[in-house]
Amino acid sequence: MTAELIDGKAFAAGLRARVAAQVPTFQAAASRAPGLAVVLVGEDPASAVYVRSKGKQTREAGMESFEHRLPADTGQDDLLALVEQLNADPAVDGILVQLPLPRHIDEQEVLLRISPDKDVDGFHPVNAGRLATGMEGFVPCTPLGCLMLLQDRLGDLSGLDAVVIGRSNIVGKPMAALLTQASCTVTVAHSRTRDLASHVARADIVVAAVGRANFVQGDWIKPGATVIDVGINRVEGKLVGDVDFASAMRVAGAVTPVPGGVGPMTIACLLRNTLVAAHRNAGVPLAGDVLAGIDRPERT
Ligand SMILES: Nc1nc2c(c(=O)[nH]1)N[C@@H](CN(C=O)c1ccc(C(=O)N[C@@H](CCC(=O)O)C(=O)O)cc1)CN2
Repeated sequence: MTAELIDGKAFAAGLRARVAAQVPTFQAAASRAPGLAVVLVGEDPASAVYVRSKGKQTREAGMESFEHRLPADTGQDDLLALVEQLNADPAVDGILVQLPLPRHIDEQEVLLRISPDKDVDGFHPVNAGRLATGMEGFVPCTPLGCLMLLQDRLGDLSGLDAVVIGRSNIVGKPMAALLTQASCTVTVAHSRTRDLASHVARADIVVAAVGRANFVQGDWIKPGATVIDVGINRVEGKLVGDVDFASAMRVAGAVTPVPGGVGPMTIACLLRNTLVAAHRNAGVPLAGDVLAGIDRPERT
């Protein structure tokens, strides 16, 4: 058996196009474009690439991109002052501080300072709480992208067994909340989980977000399962995921590749969240079916 490849790159391009198609209508109603501010502190090469892509894709969608590049030795107070300035700026609908931050900066304090109404990353505890309780808020981009890929492939997820490997605030926890909301039976596995393989073996859906290259083995996977690989690990100059791709492809029903799977969905969902933030901040309604179309596009 050879699994189907889930083409996140193509899905993300479609999502970006659907977001871009909504921008002129917003602009006509609000007399301005949606605006996204991205803050990069330091020179981490991977972060610099992601921030460049965010700026480019924001502009391509017809939105305004505000980019702030600060030196690695920027102090906590200066960064917080910039966040406050962006919170108060009516042209800015979404604020994103690129992670990881340099070690001398208290990441939690910075994320807490972003207005929850502009928190398009969905990392603020207010938005985490909204997600946990099923309220409207901002959902972190990577798990939102994973959910879209899963719903596109499987349709209704209710009743399916899902295992999420990893319990980070950015991926594992929100992913588990989204799958629970979609009526899956969810197991959250982590470094202390005993007999991980036995949990994976029961799962119709496997989301691997553990940060260890080629960790999940094909012979753990239930035949036909859908495998979402969130990992981005560099091994000998090559990008590999958290799933051992070759062995997973022999057993699973569908697998996201790395690169070209989940990664591109992260920025596409950021644009989607920025569009939603702009409508909410400007008091311009975004038609429910338009949102549904973004979250659950028709199959072509
Ligand atoms: N404030 C945030 N910081 C970080 C986030 C985030 O969502 N918000 N996520 C990651 C990095 N990230 C976006 O910021 C991101 C990661 C990967 C990709 C992507 O498209 N990956 C490609 C491969 C790219 C490459 O060659 O390196 C893929 O998987 O196909 C986009 C965005 C951490 N920080």
